[in-house]
Amino acid sequence: MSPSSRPGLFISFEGIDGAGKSTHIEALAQAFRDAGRVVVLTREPGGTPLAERLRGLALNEAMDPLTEALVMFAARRDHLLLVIEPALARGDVVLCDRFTDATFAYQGGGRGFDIDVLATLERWVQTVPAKAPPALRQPDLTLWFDLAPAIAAERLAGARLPDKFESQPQAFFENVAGGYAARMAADPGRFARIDAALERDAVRAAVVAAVRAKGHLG
Ligand SMILES: Nc1ncnc2c1ncn2[C@@H]1O[C@H](COP(=O)(O)OP(=O)(O)O)[C@@H](O)[C@H]1O
Ligand SMILES: Cc1cn([C@H]2C[C@H](O)[C@@H](COP(=O)(O)OP(=O)(O)O)O2)c(=O)[nH]c1=O
Repeated sequence: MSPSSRPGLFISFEGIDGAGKSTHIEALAQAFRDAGRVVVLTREPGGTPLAERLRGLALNEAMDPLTEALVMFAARRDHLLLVIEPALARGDVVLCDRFTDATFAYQGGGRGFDIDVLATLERWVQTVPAKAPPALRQPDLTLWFDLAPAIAAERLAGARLPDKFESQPQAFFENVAGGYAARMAADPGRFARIDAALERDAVRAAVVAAVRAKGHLG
């Protein structure tokens, strides 16, 4: 099968800040390239000029939880229509640093915002005409980098200047982690939990093993 006739593949990377997503996304991209796949590396909020501008607002401006959720989903809609759907239609592999599980974890778990409202927004934003019949777009696989907030905080200390979310107290991230656990419990077949407390090489191996276990990467 030629690369272009393969179906697209959508993998999201999730976890609290400092869990190691950015460290490992490029290694997985290279593994797919080595397997002959075209890879689109992208992130949320962001991934398009408009969504990157919305990211700047979301990460730096104070706003109420509904406004924050709407900004995240507005960025997501633009990103989905302009980048993710076209890439999947071409048969590319899309590796996305965060997607909707982050909204359920941060705005739902962290901020305590209404999960039912988030589920309604999810349905509006991710029902895409490219699917026939139009259906909800979700990642084919979500890699959840699970790490205790205290370890994530240690790793982040001194690594970079904290943004609005990264400067939240540890209790916030306990709630975010609870949000991720709830999402995984609701759709276990889509998720692979990665023990992000392991050292780097072991995490990299666990990521590749999880992708292989789902039937990707040969
Ligand atoms: N397995 C690991 N063990 C120790 N430190 C790690 C590990 N993975 C990543 N790091 C370091 O932890 C910090 C946060 O990692 P990063 O990939 O930026 O997390 P995220 O993208 O999930 O916020 C970085 O300084 C990174 O070098
Ligand atoms: C996608 C998304 C991210 N976020 C937050 C989580 C992160 O703290 C922040 C940006 O994510 P991230 O790109 O992981 O930050 P960094 O580049 O600093 O590693 O946005 C939400 O609160 N809701 C969302 O829906």
